[in-house]
Amino acid sequence: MHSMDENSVPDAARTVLTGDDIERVLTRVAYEIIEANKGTDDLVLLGIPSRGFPLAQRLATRIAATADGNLDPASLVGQLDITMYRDDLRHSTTRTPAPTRLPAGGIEGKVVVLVDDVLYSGRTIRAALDALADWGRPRIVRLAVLVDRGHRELPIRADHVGKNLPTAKSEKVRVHLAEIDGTNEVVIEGAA
Ligand SMILES: O=P(O)(O)OC[C@H]1O[C@H](OP(=O)(O)OP(=O)(O)O)[C@H](O)[C@@H]1O
Ligand SMILES: O=c1cc[nH]c(=O)[nH]1
Repeated sequence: MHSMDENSVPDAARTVLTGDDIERVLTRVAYEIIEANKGTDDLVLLGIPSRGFPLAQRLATRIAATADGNLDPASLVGQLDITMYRDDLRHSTTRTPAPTRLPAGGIEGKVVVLVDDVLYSGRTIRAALDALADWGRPRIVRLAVLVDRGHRELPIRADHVGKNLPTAKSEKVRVHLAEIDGTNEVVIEGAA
């Protein structure tokens, strides 16, 4: 608990994206992905567990809907486990790896869009690039994130950003998605 005086900032959670905001943002990002790829050919969306996967599914549903019912969203989407590739493996508590699942067409020669909820230091994405190399050689790898909160520690940037969110390092961005958390919202916790 922080002591409160008239100058202190309460560290209650602030909602920065509502469920409706998330829906709108994902629709825009889906169109950006199609635009960058000049269509849907060879597209594969790989979500990074845990919340990157439902986001990848939501994007795949939107992208498939632009193809007049000729595209099954499931054929576009998969998930990429990065647990064993993290650079903090020796220091962190044990995490149960989520299985990597690739769509039936694999990733060889494809345009792979990695999808995650938050981009912060960039270390998760560095690990994802290593993990990906074990599964094949995509033609192009791009990155889509719901929130870029800054504070990068590696030379990594996102191609598609739902919302750029300036944050203090002391804050935490929490993404809640119905598929995992039962609600849809993005909140910032902690004092700025
Ligand atoms: O850019 P970075 O500094 O790597 O931070 C971003 C990552 O941190 C969070 O994952 P977390 O490890 O908390 O796991 P989770 O997705 O299971 O919540 C978030 O979902 C991103 O994957
Ligand atoms: O604030 C943060 C930092 C890393 N990952 C998150 O999900 N939130």
